Amino acid sequence: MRLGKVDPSSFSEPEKVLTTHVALNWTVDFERQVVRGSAKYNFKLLQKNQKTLLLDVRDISISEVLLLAGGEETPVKHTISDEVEEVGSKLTLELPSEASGELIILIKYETSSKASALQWLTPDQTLGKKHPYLFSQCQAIHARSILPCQDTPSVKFTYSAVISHPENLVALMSAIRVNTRPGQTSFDQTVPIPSYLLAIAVGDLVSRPLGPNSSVWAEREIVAACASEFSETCEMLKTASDICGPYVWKQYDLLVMPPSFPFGGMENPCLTFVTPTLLAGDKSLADVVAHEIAHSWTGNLVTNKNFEHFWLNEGFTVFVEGKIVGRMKGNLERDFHAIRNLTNLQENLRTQLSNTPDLTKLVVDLSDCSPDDAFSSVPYIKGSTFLRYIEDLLGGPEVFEPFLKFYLNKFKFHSIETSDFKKTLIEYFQNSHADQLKQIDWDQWLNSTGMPYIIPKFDDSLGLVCQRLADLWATKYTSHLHGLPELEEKLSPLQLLDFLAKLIEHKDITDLSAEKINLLEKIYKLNETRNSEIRFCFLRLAIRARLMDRLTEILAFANSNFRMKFVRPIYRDLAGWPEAKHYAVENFNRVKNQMMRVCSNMVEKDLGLVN
Ligand SMILES: CC/C=C\C/C=C\C[C@@H](O)/C=C/C=C/C=C\[C@@H](O)CCCC(=O)O
Ligand SMILES: [Zn+2]
Repeated sequence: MRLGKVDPSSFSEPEKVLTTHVALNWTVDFERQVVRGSAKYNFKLLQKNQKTLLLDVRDISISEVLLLAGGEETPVKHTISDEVEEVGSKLTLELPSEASGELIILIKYETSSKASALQWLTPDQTLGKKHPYLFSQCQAIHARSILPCQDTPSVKFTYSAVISHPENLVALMSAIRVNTRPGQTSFDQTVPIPSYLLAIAVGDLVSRPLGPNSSVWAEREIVAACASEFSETCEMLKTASDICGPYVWKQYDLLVMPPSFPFGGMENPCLTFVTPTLLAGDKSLADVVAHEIAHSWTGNLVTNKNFEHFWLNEGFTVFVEGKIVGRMKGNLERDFHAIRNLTNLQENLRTQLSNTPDLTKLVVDLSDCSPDDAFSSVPYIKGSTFLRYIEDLLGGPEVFEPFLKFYLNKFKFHSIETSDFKKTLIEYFQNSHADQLKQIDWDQWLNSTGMPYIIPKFDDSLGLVCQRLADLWATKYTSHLHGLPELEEKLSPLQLLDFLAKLIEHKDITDLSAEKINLLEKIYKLNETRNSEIRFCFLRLAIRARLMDRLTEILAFANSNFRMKFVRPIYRDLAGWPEAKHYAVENFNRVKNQMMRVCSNMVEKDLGLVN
């Protein structure tokens, strides 16, 4: 069912009304695990004689709605519809007959302790063990569980917030901190944002400077390691500005999250959230920070109108991320990055997406599907591959990068759909590159299923050794591998990772025995690695080899963090291993309450416990 004309996942009607500003006044109540307070909205009515104003809500208790005008407060009648599963409810506000133009409305409310956007950690679940911790994750449609709102990326608003919290804790938001006193922190976000970029974290947090407008925040126990791991942040920011244009968000801070944060990173403006699984000790996973920095333009300034066009956020971001990598580490690394992504896409198509081919299209239909269910690497990797194809076709970076800047500048502060990008590209290049434009088969790229229908020519110099090793390890018996000189070849952490990912995807694996897994571990010192991606791939190979005596290790990894990129494939793999499934389910049931709701919901599906 499409809930709205503009956005299938939102009841609000952006064609009739726009939120322009929200002023939040929240108290963070750790005891009851709720946020309570109020939100004061500035709305712009786009039509005359509007009788109702619709907002999205999920698990929210409203105590009062007031219309504020001319110093008067008038109660507003309101109703909340029955809940649509995984989406929430429609909040209908009945407007007075004279309502027109600008409207100020105050809603007093409280969240539920099971608000899907929030995770409440007890002191025990933190590194410091002394204080509780709260964090949010609103993308895609969870903002509606922390405030009634037009929870659609087609609407952008500025916000301010006054947050009351325990005196000994620090509050951070996706905004600039303008005032702090013990127990109360105020914020301003003066650049309009979509609701999914609203974010909050409250905990015993400290920071270390990374540069003039950048700091990293974390719990005290890991902050030094975080400052060292992410020391390239300012260079990345400068490189991204060279590619994309001026950085408008003033501050770029990182918050290193507790291990239950479900994603690698989340591009909350002024304050990117990142998983601690990036702390490899050698900066080898810092490309996630380049990705989040790129979102400062692609996604946060130019935003998908609804999540059917999510590739405009993520495909462009991976494309710019690749350019940052290219500028900082060279074009061989840029191409290697793109090739590794394609291996990951192949894996994703073979596993998670094998029964839902429609979700492998670049532009998806979310009429009957929640964005969380549709989420995959397709918009990221097929999207960035499409842009690389276009760049190569039109003559390379010198030709395409000026267009990229033009596009970002044209649509900054706006929300767009794929046709806006297409039209702008065609208009920009039609006089100079008409013949090349004609070669783009838009229908194939946007609507065909599976792998990208054209793979650009990448320089595979860095990936060749990984392929050679994957072929060797896949096809040779363990006894024939011992002592082979090829196995002594020095690999970078990303090459080691690519080799393991290619081995997982290898078509002709013979003899994946315990001996082979042990040899792999010994030669590449996999038991010593702090690189979570490498560990993840190695443990998936152990599952593939059906090594029952490695199960404790595998489940320990699945319990060490709840980043969905890792835990979902592990549980999916375990669900396909009859002897291990029972242990996987038992383990999941034991730890699921420590997961964010989006993660436990998805793993439940991966284990086949629900549809
Ligand atoms: C076609 C897909 C349609 C809609 C999906 C939109 C949002 C889905 C929702 O589940 C939220 C996603 C948030 C992602 C945040 C960060 C990612 O870049 C992380 C990528 C995975 C990782 O590195 O852990
Ligand atoms: Zn992203």
